[in-house]
Amino acid sequence: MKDPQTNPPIAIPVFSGSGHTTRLAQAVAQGAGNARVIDIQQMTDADWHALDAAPAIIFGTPTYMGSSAARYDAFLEEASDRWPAQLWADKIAGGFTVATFPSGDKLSTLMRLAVYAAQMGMIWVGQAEIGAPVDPEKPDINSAGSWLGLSATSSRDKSLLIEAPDMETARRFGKRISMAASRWF
Ligand SMILES: Cc1cc2nc3c(=O)[nH]c(=O)nc-3n(C[C@H](O)[C@H](O)[C@H](O)COP(=O)(O)O)c2cc1C
Repeated sequence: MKDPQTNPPIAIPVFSGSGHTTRLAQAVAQGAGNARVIDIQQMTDADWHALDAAPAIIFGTPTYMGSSAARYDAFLEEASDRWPAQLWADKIAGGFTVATFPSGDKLSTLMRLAVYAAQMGMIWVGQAEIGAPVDPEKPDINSAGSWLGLSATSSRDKSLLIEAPDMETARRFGKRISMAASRWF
């Protein structure tokens, strides 16, 4: 992993009802190396500034009833005041979600985030990990086979919230977004 000082600053706005999405965001941030995890329920001026200044934004929401959480949608709508002047245009964007079920209709959430990023003029970057069963050297990495973005399944072990393979997949995803931002800017 590159020196955190040379990694581009990345903003990760997150909503999490019971901690799973925040836990996953921490792993994404770890992989990105120079990231600010932002709780969208407690937005400060500094958070908005970080979002506006970051060359890359990684959106994170749990999947609730087959799409992004309503409170996350409220945040996205609030941030859409950047749309008329295209203030977020050409930023790198990525997204991740967590749900109880292996499918859980998480793809719908990632599609919602990707469409939002497209409307904002952002450059969407998906997942690139090919794990098992195709690559036996990467057991359990991207086990969901999710390439539009990062998908995790919440652990039944509530001391963990997210199982180790999904945490490692998240670190790799964060690193990928950081590298994409480095190449783009
Ligand atoms: C209102 C609500 C709707 C949910 N809908 C789904 C769903 O559509 N699919 C699914 O697999 N899990 C669903 N879940 C479970 C959550 O996705 C799961 O508990 C997730 O880990 C929550 O993440 P969080 O702790 O960051 O809020 C739902 C949970 C809630 C509270």
